[in-house]
Amino acid sequence: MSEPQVFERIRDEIGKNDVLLFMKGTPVFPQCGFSAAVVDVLSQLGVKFHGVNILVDPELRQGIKEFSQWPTIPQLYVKGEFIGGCDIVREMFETGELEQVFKEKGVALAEAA
Ligand SMILES: N[C@@H](CCC(=O)N[C@@H](CS)C(=O)NCC(=O)O)C(=O)O
Ligand code: FES
Repeated sequence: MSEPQVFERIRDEIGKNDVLLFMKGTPVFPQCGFSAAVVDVLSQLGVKFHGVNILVDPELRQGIKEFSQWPTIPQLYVKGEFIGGCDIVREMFETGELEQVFKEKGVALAEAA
């Protein structure tokens, strides 16, 4: 069976962006609390990221769930690796594990104030 065409677009986005968030709304105007929470974590860490608004693209909204084999939005990718959704990201942030992932993968963080 051939894979969905949308997978090609997803791979392209993941390849182009070291830190990529599939989300509802945009980083400046998230349209769901779960997406907003991940934006908040990334902002607190001072990580530059690209947001993809799945609300304006039903094919992508469905396709990303199949691609990641993860049923919900948001979905965070770092250097091509699927990290998780809101609960996982928040928990990893609290334990310091998320910062570690960024450091190991060579993603720049803002200096702590
Ligand atoms: N527990 C989830 C919360 C995210 C969630 O439940 N997302 C729902 C509501 S925004 C979702 O994506 N539903 C499918 C859809 O809207 O396409 C997480 O850790 O990310
Ligand atoms: S849009 Fe309703 S919970 Fe995310």
